[in-house]
Amino acid sequence: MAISELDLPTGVLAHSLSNADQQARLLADRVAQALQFAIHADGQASLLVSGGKSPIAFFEYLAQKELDWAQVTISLTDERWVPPEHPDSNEGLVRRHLLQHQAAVAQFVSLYYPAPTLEESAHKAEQVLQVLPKKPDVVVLGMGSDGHTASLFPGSPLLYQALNPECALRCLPMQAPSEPRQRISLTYPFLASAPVQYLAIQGHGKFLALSRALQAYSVQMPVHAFLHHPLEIYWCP
Ligand SMILES: O=C(O)[C@H](O)[C@@H](O)[C@H](O)[C@H](O)COP(=O)(O)O
Repeated sequence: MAISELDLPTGVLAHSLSNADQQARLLADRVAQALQFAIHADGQASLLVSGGKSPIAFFEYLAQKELDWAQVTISLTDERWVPPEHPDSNEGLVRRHLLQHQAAVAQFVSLYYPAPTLEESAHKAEQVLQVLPKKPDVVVLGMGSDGHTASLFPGSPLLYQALNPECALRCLPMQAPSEPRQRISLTYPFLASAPVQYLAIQGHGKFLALSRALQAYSVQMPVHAFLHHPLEIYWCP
């Protein structure tokens, strides 16, 4: 089993790393280079990262990089609708592991806002996300075994809208099949507008899910929508 055996679309690069530590180090190097490039070109940079369980080592390596972090704005590809103190919060994860060391001075844009409903909270997040440029500089995606990425879940009511390349919204409320079910996800067109897009996946189960996603429709396995240039995949067993 090797990622190079997958019949990836032209323009999608894939890297196979021997273990999770190497994957985290290489991803941190690449993200830091891309942020440095953006700072050099524009004086500032924006980075969208995924939550979940696997990115902790990547965050910790990235947080040590020498960069002009004060010029970097960090936000999330998606958030679980829980406050930052909640153990499932992606913001909490980023605050504990990425907004530390050198990266402590980066700006952070939250996707969580207390409101009577998830829809109202997503509306507030949409307004706040306008501080980001039209195209974020760097996006780091993860993927679930069901083919979700960010919080674009198969079967979620607004999935079609979120995957529509013409969707003008930057985020939408989403429903996950497992707790916390209520999520806010950035939309496909906003995430996929980034010139640098990385997908980090670990394990044989996710390798198989990725091979299934290549043959699936985006509404069945939403990661499919991102499988085109300039995506780069970083996989390790
Ligand atoms: O908040 C989340 O759950 C995510 O952002 C989600 O899209 C995540 O990236 C994948 O579920 C993979 O998560 P793991 O890499 O931890 O398996």
